[in-house]
Amino acid sequence: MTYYTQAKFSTSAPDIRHLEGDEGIEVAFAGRSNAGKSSALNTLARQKNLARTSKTPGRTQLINVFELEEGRRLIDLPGYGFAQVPIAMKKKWQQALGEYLQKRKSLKGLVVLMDIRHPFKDLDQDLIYWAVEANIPVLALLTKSDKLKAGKRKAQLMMAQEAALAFMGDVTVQTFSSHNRQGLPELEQMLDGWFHRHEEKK
Ligand SMILES: Nc1nc2c(ncn2[C@@H]2O[C@H](COP(=O)(O)OP(=O)(O)OP(=O)(O)O)[C@@H](O)[C@H]2O)c(=O)[nH]1
Ligand SMILES: [Mg+2]
Repeated sequence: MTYYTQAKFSTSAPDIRHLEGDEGIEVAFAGRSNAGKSSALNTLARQKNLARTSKTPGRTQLINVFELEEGRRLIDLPGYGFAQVPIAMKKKWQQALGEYLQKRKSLKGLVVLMDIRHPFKDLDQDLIYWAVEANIPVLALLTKSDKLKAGKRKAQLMMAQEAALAFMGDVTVQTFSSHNRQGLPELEQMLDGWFHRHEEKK
């Protein structure tokens, strides 16, 4: 049992503009389609089907809100960069995402999930720059770390940590696997900080 196991599905919003209740603290999970956002949320919550995962990229179309307790939320954002999405829709989504980062007062942390084999694609970088500009701390999570052997994993982490310096902001890089839970304690530690859980913990 951890704080995050109590996550419960709350609502789905069709658009960031339709998210209600800008009170308390929320942390959003963002990343390219198929990066492992929904899987990471399920791993964090120790629930198999809290967020729906899929082998088909673009599965999460809605913004799903999970409540930890009143005024504490985790947000599963739809993935970006999915090739089959029409360009007009992509533009609309990017604009909405930018607005969300700028205007959402309760957003206190952004987890940007990227496949460890392909970190910091253009859209990931755009997102991180926006977050830094909006003074929102970022955890860049290099997902599917189980796909690489230890040596290669470490090399990718170091390369990504080096690359993250270019954002000149509060950007931390960590590796993570939903398959073997590598990096889960570090993810929880970062979230605990964002949710102001330093004192209450353990
Ligand atoms: N090997 C491995 N595969 C993973 C891991 N996490 C997710 N996957 C796989 O990656 C695929 C996509 O995972 P999702 O969690 O649905 O990805 P998502 O980012 O939510 O995707 P969208 O909702 O489409 O944006 C699924 O087939 C998962 O089983 C991981 O840690 N290791
Ligand atoms: Mg998803």
